[in-house]
Amino acid sequence: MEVPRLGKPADAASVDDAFHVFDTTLRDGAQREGINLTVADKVAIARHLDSFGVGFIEGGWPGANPRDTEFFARAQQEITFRHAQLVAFGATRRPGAKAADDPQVRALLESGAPVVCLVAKAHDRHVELALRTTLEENLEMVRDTVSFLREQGRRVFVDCEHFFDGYRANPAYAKSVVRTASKAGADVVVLCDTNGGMLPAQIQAVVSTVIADTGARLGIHAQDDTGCAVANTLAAVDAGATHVQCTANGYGERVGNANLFPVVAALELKYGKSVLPEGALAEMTRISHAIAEVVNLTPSTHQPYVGVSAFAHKAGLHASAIKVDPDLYQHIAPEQVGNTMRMLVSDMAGRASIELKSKELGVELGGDRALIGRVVQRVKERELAGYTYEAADASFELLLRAEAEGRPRRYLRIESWRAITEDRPDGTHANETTVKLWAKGERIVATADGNGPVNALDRALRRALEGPYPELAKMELVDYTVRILAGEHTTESRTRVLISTADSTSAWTTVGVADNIITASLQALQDAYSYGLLRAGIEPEPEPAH
Ligand SMILES: CC(=O)SCCNC(=O)CCNC(=O)[C@H](O)C(C)(C)COP(=O)(O)OP(=O)(O)OC[C@H]1O[C@@H](n2cnc3c(N)ncnc32)[C@H](O)[C@@H]1OP(=O)(O)O
Ligand SMILES: CC(=O)C(=O)O
Repeated sequence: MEVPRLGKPADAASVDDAFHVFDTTLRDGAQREGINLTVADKVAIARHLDSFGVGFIEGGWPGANPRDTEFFARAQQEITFRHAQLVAFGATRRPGAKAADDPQVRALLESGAPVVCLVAKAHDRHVELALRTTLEENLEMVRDTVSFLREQGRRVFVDCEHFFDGYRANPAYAKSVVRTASKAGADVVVLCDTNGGMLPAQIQAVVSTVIADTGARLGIHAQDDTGCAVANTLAAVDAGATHVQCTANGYGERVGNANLFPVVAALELKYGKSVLPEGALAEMTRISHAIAEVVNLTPSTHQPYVGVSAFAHKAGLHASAIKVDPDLYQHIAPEQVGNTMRMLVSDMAGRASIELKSKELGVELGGDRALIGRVVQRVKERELAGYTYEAADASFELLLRAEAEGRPRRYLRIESWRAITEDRPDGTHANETTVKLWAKGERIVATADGNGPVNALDRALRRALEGPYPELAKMELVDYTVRILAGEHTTESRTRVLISTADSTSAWTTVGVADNIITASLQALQDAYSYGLLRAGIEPEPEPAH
């Protein structure tokens, strides 16, 4: 019999087998609407998960589709696993056949995975309606498939589908599936909340009883349909489960699965269980974002532990306590999970928020209470007028420096501008903008066209400034958003523009607010250029030259 080699070598440093972190991003995660992984994506995600240190990576269902079959073939050639064992997922054999003759069971063996996770029916109604067989034959399918795979040298886990609903309907039968799987040689029998309808107390009660009644080693697989998948997973652990099935960022069928990151963070930091290799937890934020990048979904900003907002503080009262000790408003130190604390400045800020934000930005305020008070006041006035500084750090820094230095950092002064938008009879459009401005003591007039009025404005400004400030050529506008701030009548509403600009090393966001979109854009663009020049170390003029 060929020894499967898809996984860490037997002598590799291993996290204790007594507790399993089992990741199913590549199988259940891929069942999420909107995720469509290539084989190369799967290989990239498997590498991230292995480097994070999960014990098991469920790679897919070999034989169900060519992509999953190819993934197992390529994983053998391309990945040297340091921590994880690769797991092939599949179903118990078909009713009335032999496991040894079932093509999909053979595909599991041919995948080369050393571990197989079999899905089995545990709900009597599903056996009769979906599988269209008898309760006894379903037990025989479990027994035969597990025994056959064990004989072939595979480690076997069994996912009992719809276990909790099945237990409610017919507890004796649900438990008989667990006993059959365990007796046939399954290392872990995983109780699945497939419809995701359970709550933590129910999970805890059922897992405790099933452990007491069957003596089997149990795992948990929780879907998130009640928003309780992480809590349900931890409730199962509280009841004695020693194997947790999760997915990166909670991706999964329908609304998703138990999110791997809060589950392992809770196990490590709250339960004191060592479930990851030394140092891995501090990589968690990076790994979460890297996987989001591969699946092409924007990372959720509000994800526990790893979201960019997970340690972002907005309320002034929070900031005043954090100034004394960050622990007062944080449940852990963000660095433990590779994240960072951030201060948000808005009309909810107080003096402490401004002081902490200034430190973060490297602007020295010297504890000047009057100055700090002026900044707080200015922020509140401007936010009332529609500005938003929590989303526009660069505009806030310019405001802060203007107050601290007693004059704005000004690199240019606009004298006037004019924008022309023309809709032609043939259906084509033209946008042309002219700006008249002063920079480095010189009056400059420039005109440009663009695919919209704001694009034409940006190009005219750049054309005007390319002589005095050649550094601007390295900066590009990367994002532009507009929001209409509700007024009494729609046409009288104010417009808020946020512009993100980037150079080769970083990106920054600026804000403008005005009655019309072009004026608001001009403000945001002026801040964007000024901030970029400030970062490039360019000194503003002592006094504008007119
Ligand atoms: C709860 C979960 O998320 S489990 C994971 C589910 N994942 C997937 O379904 C994704 C991959 N699936 C597939 O590619 C396909 O469904 C395949 C290849 C597995 C099967 O395709 P088909 O042979 O065309 O069957 P189809 O999808 O219509 O139905 C599934 C069959 O599996 C049977 N089945 C369902 N669960 C089990 C089980 N635990 N053990 C054995 N057979 C099962 C069903 O009764 C049905 O049998 P039938 O073909 O005799 O009606
Ligand atoms: C196995 C699985 O994905 C489930 O029961 O939800």
